[in-house]
Amino acid sequence: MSSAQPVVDASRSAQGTRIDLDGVSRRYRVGDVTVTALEQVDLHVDEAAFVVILGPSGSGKTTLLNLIGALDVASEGRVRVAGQDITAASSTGRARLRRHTVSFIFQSFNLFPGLTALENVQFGADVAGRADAREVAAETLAQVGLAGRENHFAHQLSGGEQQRVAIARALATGNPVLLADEPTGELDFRTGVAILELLQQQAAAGMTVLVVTHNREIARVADRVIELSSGHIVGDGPPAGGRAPVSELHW
Ligand SMILES: Nc1ncnc2c1ncn2[C@@H]1O[C@H](COP(=O)(O)OP(=O)(O)OP(=O)(O)O)[C@@H](O)[C@H]1O
Repeated sequence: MSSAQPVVDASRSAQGTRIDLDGVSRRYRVGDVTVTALEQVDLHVDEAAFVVILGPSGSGKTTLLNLIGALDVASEGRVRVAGQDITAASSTGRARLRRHTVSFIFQSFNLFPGLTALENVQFGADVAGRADAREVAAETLAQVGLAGRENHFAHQLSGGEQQRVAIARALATGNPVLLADEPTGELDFRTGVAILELLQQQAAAGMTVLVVTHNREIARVADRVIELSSGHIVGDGPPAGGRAPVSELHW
């Protein structure tokens, strides 16, 4: 696998990749009950950072990621990504941000089963409107160590390989912000470590990478750890005991 190659399309990152949340709350109304998923959250993330969002189940991690990724809209407060105010944007503006600024990877990979690895990755480049989508897809697959697997379907790949395809699909967009929701949750330890290394390399190459997890061990390799509890930020700083190399992780 090649190491920290810049994959970000420079024309897309001209506005930087800062993330700013000011006084952000998200409430859901379910029947007569209001569920507060996030309450008055202030968060500022610099460019090219590897940030882990840690917290128990129900603490608001996925809600936070969805707000940053313009998949959801705050009930209160302001969310800005790469200089764009998502909260004030129209649905078209939010769709543009999803296409050209952020990309996602998920615990369950979410590959299209009827597409090959190459076609899955090309899909990412196509949605982002890259003219050279097929070439970008082939290059990105090679970058995540999957040259030679272009024509494999998801069911012909291991879990770790499928997650690599999902990462390649995200990277092939050329978008500067990568949002990952429990990306190692379904993987064994060794495979999970390799995926984390790959994500860390993207931050080293200039992306802003946010990884949601409830696995405290993963947080040890981050530049910064944001801890959530019941919708509030209760911790924010470097990992306790300092940043560890991925090779020191155990879980
Ligand atoms: N669409 C929704 N409607 C109602 N309540 C919701 C909705 N989405 C999230 N919630 C509630 O908001 C709170 C935060 O949920 P969220 O999924 O962000 O937590 P999480 O930390 O990601 O949890 P997990 O680790 O289990 O995925 C929970 O109480 C959840 O039930």
